[in-house]
Amino acid sequence: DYSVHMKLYSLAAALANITVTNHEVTYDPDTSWLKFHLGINRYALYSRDDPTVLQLIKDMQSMTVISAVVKPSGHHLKLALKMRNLAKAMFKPMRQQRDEETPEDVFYFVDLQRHNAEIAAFHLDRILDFRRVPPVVGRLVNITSEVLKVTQNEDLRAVFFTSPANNTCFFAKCLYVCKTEYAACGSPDLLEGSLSAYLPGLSIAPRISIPSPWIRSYTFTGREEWEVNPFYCDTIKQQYPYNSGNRLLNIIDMSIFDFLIGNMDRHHYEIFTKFGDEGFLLHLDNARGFGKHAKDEMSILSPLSQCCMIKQSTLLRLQLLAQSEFRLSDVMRESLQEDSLRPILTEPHLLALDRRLHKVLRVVHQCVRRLASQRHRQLRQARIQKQQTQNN
Ligand SMILES: Nc1ncnc2c1ncn2[C@@H]1O[C@H](COP(=O)(O)OP(=O)(O)OP(=O)(O)O)[C@@H](O)[C@H]1O
Ligand SMILES: [Mn+2]
Repeated sequence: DYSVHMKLYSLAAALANITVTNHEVTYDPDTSWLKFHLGINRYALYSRDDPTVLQLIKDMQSMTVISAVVKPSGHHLKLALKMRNLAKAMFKPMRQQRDEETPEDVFYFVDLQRHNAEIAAFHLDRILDFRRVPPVVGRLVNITSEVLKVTQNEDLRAVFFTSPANNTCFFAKCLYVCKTEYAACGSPDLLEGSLSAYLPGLSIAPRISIPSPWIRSYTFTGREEWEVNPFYCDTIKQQYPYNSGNRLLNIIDMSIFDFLIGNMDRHHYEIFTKFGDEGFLLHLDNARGFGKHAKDEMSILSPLSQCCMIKQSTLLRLQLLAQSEFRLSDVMRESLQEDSLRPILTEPHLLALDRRLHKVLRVVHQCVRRLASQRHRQLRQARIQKQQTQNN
């Protein structure tokens, strides 16, 4: 069982006689991560041409890792890596090749987490001018020298082992037992992964997690009300906090983002409490995007198609990215080229973005037609009524 496995692996780690490397810490009040934290405002995580983000990306990409800690949440092993300048980043290891697709029969909630989806989602979010995803970079991490040797954490050391092919591996998921199919292995020590810049801690910048009104059922057979009631949005529109301000429009932005990346797993969203109800929605955890390039999951767009509303700024941006000079796939390809783990997305996934963008614009167009004909009917009825009162 699990505990026996853990004991064996701890023993193996102890026998390997690992000595912890102690790196020197340099403190600098001018670091990129601190500037990133200070720049967060009620509209976005960073501003449009913020040089801080470029520096932060560089630092996450290359800076010495001084410690590694396992994040306890979820079923997947995620590591919090600390850099020499005390910046922290969440590391998600590579679990899938770029050209591997999610099999047809796999449910969205058991799908693998893709490090390249995290990277691509950050770039897409920036291109859409949302700036609601914390900066993410790809990095080849030496899991022996940069993780195993710098961790003081026994739980983390305990999941490391050497594979029959002599590669260094660790279990990325131990549900009940640590199964080798859930291991992530270096080659022999180098492993690709995504690094997402940490947000300020919850004690300085508290966040709350709110279930999405368009949450899916996390069972094999369940159906949620939004899936069966075409007037679901009318109910949501009456309810706090969706009955005023921008919140519903923000949800619709998020659904467009998720439709473009093909993410069906957005069960919750987070907001900073300091900015109140008008604050932006954080788009955290995009690792289940980009699973199937040939599938456009229209149900993800339900908030848009059922509510028939969109921010003007979002629509203008989407229309711009549908033009041939600024084609979304071209802008994305160019942007992703900057990441050291390039290519991040295969061509079919890039081209799917253009196809999906057109589908979003088509839904908007259908809404305009629907609302116009409704308005037409209302005006005609008003005219008839007026005529009748005159005749009487
Ligand atoms: N860049 C970040 N900075 C700080 N906290 C983060 C960051 N990214 C994610 N988190 C927090 O960590 C939690 C788990 O991360 P994430 O959802 O990406 O991983 P997961 O494997 O899907 O875990 P879970 O099953 O808990 O959702 C998130 O809900 C969020 O609160
Ligand atoms: Mn998650």
